[in-house]
Amino acid sequence: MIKEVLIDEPKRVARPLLIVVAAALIDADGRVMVQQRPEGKSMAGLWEFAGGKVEVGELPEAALVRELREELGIETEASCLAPAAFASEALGDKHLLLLLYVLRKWSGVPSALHASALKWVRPVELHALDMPPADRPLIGLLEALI
Ligand SMILES: Nc1nc2c([nH]c(=O)n2[C@H]2C[C@H](O)[C@@H](COP(=O)(O)OP(=O)(O)OP(=O)(O)O)O2)c(=O)[nH]1
Repeated sequence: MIKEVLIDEPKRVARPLLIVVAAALIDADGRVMVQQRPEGKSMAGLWEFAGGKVEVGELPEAALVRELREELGIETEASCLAPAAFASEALGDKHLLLLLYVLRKWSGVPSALHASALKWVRPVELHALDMPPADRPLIGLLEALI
């Protein structure tokens, strides 16, 4: 029985892993920032947490600091990124591992440099937004943390 499980195991990881890091920015009122994916991208129009793919050789937290600078124009440090939750979900021909961090401290004012819009919402309001499938299970986890 144990042998069969071990033999079957590689089949379950046939899709390449796509590691994506994202941040739930939280303001002083406990609201969360989400951004809208622009036209021309996959899942255009859906609301997501700012972030993106981890590049080869990059640490996840360094990737997220970089993505937040590129996408929102804000500065933060790896030590301010608190690991919060993750999602594991098929995405096209890949398997998405989405690592969500909570961020409460940054400098600068977030702007939609890549997204079509940004908004700040109460955690409970996330349930009513159109978000990528991987994000849905993260909402309840985030609500419990904020
Ligand atoms: N940043 C971010 N990406 C997410 C979230 N949920 C989710 O499924 N994703 C997916 C969308 C993308 O396929 C991938 C992030 O890739 P990316 O932000 O670096 O690049 P992209 O939008 O140009 O990706 P793509 O069009 O090539 O799919 O993770 C989320 O909350 N935030």
